[in-house]
Amino acid sequence: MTVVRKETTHEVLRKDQDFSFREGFINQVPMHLIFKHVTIPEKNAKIVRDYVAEKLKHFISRLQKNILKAMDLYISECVEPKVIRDSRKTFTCIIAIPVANIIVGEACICDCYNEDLLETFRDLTFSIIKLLDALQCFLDDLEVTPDLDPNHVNYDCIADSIGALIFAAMKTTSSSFTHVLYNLVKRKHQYWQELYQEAQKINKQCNENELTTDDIVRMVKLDSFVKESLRLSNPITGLPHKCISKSYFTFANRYQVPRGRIVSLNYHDTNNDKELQGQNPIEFRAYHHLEHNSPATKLECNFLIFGGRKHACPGKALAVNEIKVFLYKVLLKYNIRTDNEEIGPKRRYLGPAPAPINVGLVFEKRKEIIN
Ligand code: HEM
Repeated sequence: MTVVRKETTHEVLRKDQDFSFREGFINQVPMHLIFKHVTIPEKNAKIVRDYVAEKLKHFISRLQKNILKAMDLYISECVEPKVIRDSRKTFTCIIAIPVANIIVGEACICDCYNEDLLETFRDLTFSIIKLLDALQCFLDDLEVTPDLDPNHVNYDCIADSIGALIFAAMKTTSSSFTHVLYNLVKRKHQYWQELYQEAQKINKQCNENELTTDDIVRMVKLDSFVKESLRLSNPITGLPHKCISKSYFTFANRYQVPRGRIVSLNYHDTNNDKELQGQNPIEFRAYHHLEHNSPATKLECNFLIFGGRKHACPGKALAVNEIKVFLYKVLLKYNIRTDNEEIGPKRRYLGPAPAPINVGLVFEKRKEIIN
């Protein structure tokens, strides 16, 4: 494996005729053996781009309702303090509900919040005719439904595509949310009150009604806090790309890699670089991105969590909105502290991957309203 840094990182992201993330990823996780239809990655990227990202405005109401339902289900009112020991698992369950709602549609999941998501997908083929949402895109695809004949649907392809979408959307969003929340709890004294006040102000402005996408855009401090947390949540190296050049690829700095070589990006280097990040690059600067007018969905050469260029994550807007809405609701509703243990000041790693934080969190219903 080759690890690249700085400008070379962007050569890898830019040269999509020579480097493929899809090929690099299946080297680590053999997705092609699980989801066998070869056109799935293209189809899914297009569906998320055209259907989810383009139409996010229409999903915002559903997103909020489902986040609230999921919070009620897994966190509840917390009139008495509630300790959540396995927060990663809890937040994954919460995130699964709005994600599944958007991907497979209201009709499919409304009555089965307690069921495992995979069961939802197993049941999917039986209720397919009723569904609208992203699923409709498959049904309208002649490769999946030749002649648009409802009796002649390639259910395997649909199930595989949805499985692959869940794979792309779930772990990434839930671990990002968990990371952001732990960051907030760790820096509670510095930021909680300020972010709460911003949330409260927006809540008042929309008369405690549902948020619109514009309201979410106005959560500028929260947005910057989320972006800074995501910036520092990267593994040390990642985003493996396979070299797919004819025989080898020569970088601008004259280094060469042969066809088939896995090339990973050095996130650590990008995050620690003063030229790219400004002074004190490893410090957590919550409002740094706000000062630079750079929202969390904006791709930049110093912010690689969503990849870059043409193949950057098509679900980034959904993910950022979901994380922001969930945090906004949490800020308005609860106080959170750690349960006995502190969250260590230093990030720990398992190999190149960040080690999960396993500190229990105590949720309490927020009593005081501060104007
Ligand atoms: C915080 C959450 C997320 C993170 C950190 C994330 C990150 C990424 C990254 C790094 C890539 C590869 C980009 C590249 O090749 O340069 C990617 C691809 C992708 N993501 Fe996300 N993602 C997130 C959420 C989502 C969500 C919510 C969805 C779906 C609704 C989604 C759907 C996809 C798809 C379909 C691809 C494949 C694109 C392709 O093959 O061209 N992601 N994501």
